[in-house]
Amino acid sequence: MTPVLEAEGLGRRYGRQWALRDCTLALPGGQVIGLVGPNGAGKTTLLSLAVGLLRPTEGEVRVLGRRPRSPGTVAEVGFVAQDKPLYRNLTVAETLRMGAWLNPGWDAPGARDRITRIGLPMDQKVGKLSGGQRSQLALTVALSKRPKLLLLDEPVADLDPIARRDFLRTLMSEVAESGVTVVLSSHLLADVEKTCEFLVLLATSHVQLADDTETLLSQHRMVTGPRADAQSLFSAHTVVQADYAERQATLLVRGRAPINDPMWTVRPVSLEELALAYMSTSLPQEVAA
Ligand SMILES: Nc1ncnc2c1ncn2[C@@H]1O[C@H](COP(=O)(O)OP(=O)(O)OP(=O)(O)O)[C@@H](O)[C@H]1O
Repeated sequence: MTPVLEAEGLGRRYGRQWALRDCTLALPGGQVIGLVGPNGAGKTTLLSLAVGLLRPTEGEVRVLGRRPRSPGTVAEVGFVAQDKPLYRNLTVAETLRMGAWLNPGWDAPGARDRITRIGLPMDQKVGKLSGGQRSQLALTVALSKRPKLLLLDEPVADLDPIARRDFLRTLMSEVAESGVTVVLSSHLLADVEKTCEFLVLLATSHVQLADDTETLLSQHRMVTGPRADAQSLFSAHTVVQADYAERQATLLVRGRAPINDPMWTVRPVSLEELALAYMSTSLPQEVAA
């Protein structure tokens, strides 16, 4: 199956600083994909390259098997930028009419339905909506376009908890019903854990993880034991992160090699623990014996 988003050696530089580098990815279709990473990691840069708002400095990116902005791609890819750009002087109804006019596959009943459920007045000017209401409207427009690929840059950051839960549910049911692929960047790791089947983690402008979440979870374990014996784990396993208390060491270990020594307690990791560990930029220090 052709990946919905493919990057090969993709990089983008601003002046001398790389915002994204060596990005090679193949994202599968028909699921919600979480894009996470610390501030400045390159998430917006990657999404902007994918929709053709930015040109790569090196490498290439393809969406739905084509170059961004090639004929056909624009209609099939929806994008909601972090600042949710909308025309402030249009009313909600006019915004939906414009959506219908610009998008051949526009889902007019679905759009009206969502606006009614959210409780946005149709005659309200966009400029007079709250930040969260504007986000809701921008997301409605993006969904109603019925894209094959929907790229959302921090879509739920300013939604209240109920609106956030409802929106994420809507996304998951859209994926199940229409097969749309959603790539969503977020700092809310608990939401990503609940919603996403595939995770891309960027840190320091590089892809650190890109795989389905089940595989990632099965490849990692949290191991706790005496600090004085931690050295032995470093020699036999890949240690992603190490935390030390006075006598105890807690290590995030990658790989499936058995840890049989009974002095170590081994437990599965949560996606949130995994993401936090990979987001921290410093490499784990081997313990001084
Ligand atoms: N227009 C620009 N000019 C110069 N540098 C930029 C520009 N846009 C982004 N950058 C830099 O590129 C890097 C990546 O930025 P990007 O916005 O992609 O990060 P991000 O992961 O989306 O961050 P956040 O989580 O804070 O939104 C940062 O160091 C940022 O300062």
